[in-house]
Amino acid sequence: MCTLLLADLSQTPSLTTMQISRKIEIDYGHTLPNHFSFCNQLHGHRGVVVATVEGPVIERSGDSEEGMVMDFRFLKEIMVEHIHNRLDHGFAVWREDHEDLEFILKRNTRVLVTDDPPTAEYLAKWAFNEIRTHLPEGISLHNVRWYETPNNWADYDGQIIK
Ligand SMILES: Nc1nc2c(c(=O)[nH]1)N=C([C@H](O)[C@H](O)COP(=O)(O)OP(=O)(O)OP(=O)(O)O)CN2
Repeated sequence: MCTLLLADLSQTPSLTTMQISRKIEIDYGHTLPNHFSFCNQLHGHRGVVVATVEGPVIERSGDSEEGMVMDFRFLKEIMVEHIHNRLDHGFAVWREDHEDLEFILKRNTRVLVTDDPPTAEYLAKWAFNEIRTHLPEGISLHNVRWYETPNNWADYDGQIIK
């Protein structure tokens, strides 16, 4: 009985779904103007962003991506263009933080104006939405992890509570 079941499964064409992750690092400034402590200062972080994508392992014989969910290189290119190149050596500033926004816009050319305070949570969500729309067909974004410091991070998986 057991042998029969195994034999049947071996006839089924296999399509393996897996997750892969890519990490980039990014230097950025921000401030949380309402924070009770030093996070209300203009300050910077060496952020780390990890994107995890999911999809079937490509089986096309001879394809450059054979055996891969997608080439790490292409995932890196999306993250560099849409995250790193938008914020690296720039400043994330909340649109309601009028005093800092006015100063930063005069001072910096690379400014990410945010709809909410630029916490690790907000930036994880921002990065998720940026990366998601640029992935190839058939690949979905599982999660973005945004490390504000080596010890502090936020995860976003696209869930919205209505
Ligand atoms: N939930 C969140 N809490 C805090 C955030 C945030 O984005 N989400 N951000 C901050 C500050 O911006 C600050 O940079 C973090 O400072 P701190 O907690 O002092 O982090 P450290 O790296 O110094 O902590 P270590 O434990 O020494 O690594 C505050 N809170």
